[in-house]
Amino acid sequence: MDGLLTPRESAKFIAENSRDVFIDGGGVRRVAELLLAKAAGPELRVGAWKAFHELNPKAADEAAVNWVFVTDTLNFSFWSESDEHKCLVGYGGKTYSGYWSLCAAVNRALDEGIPMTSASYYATVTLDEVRHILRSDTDVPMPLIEERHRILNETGKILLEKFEGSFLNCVRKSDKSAQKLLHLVVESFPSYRDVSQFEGKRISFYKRAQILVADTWSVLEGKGDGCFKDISRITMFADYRLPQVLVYLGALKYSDELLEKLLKGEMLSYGNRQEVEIRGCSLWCVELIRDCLLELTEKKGEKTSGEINSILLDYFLWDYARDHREDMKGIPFHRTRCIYY
Ligand SMILES: Nc1nc2c(c(CN[C@H]3C=C[C@H](O)[C@@H]3O)cn2[C@@H]2O[C@H](COP(=O)(O)O)[C@@H](O)[C@H]2O)c(=O)[nH]1
Repeated sequence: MDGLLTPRESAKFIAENSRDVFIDGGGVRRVAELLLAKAAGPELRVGAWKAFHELNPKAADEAAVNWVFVTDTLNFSFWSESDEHKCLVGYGGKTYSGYWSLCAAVNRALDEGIPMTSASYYATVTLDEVRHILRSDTDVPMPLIEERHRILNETGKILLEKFEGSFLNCVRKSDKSAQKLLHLVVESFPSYRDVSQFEGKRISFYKRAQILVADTWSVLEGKGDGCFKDISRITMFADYRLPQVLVYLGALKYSDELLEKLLKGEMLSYGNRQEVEIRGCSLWCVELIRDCLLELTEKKGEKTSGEINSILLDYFLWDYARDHREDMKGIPFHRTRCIYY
């Protein structure tokens, strides 16, 4: 088997050989035009990460970086069998579901005096303590609690051994290169190694590692330790929400056979051919949307608020999916239960 392809190389190769998932050029252009209208706005800039999300840290200090690290270490698999019956966490007078239920639970723990962002705590936290910290207000617990406990112990121990217990030390070993940080993370922390194979090639998506680099860039506001010279080489994050919103917006299409399978709620296992095609084509689709958007902004001489990269497009589309949950009800997301996204 050849060497491991980067996420971008993987996505291109998958898109060129996909049988059940297709990128629609007209849809790509329509999404680029939707984003063009936002190009100079407050959403498509690094500051949106804090401005639009009350649960994200407002600070840009070491504690905030370690909040990002523990949250992104657990940032996977929030979907429930039925949307009416799911894990919910109440915090600050609001109720949160999905990814935000995790952030609410972390913040609730910190308010309760539990040092949830400290590696020396979660390296030895017990399963019962994790159940308490991530407890749901409904009778549906957060999925994969045992795996979350195992990963917290594993990751906390490594952070203590290799980086004196702080992710900021890991960031500072990456010479302000997003790519170096990405590879340092996947080399150091096993649960971040989101790799598969497709048509005889070893492919990578590195979804949680890429979003960790992106959220680190965001929490540090792109400045100081977070001023990554190559941040634009990070691609979108291949989760289960972006494919859903790209299909909804007409940029991505599924074969009848795959659509029928997803509408029935059938599970796809991690690394299954169709699961890899969904993730790879979504990633490549966002790269094409970005290329088209940059072309449009140049043509129109549109002012943008700094360089528009795939991270900002991803964040925008993910938030868009959140805000259009009702409208998207008819579009299925693919159900894969795993620790990688
Ligand atoms: N592609 C992409 N996937 C993302 C995110 C985020 C959170 N980032 C936010 C935080 C700060 C930024 O401003 C972002 O707004 C979570 N996920 C993934 O979604 C899934 C959960 O979905 P639901 O069940 O609906 O909550 C799950 O796989 C989770 O890993 C993102 O940004 N992009």
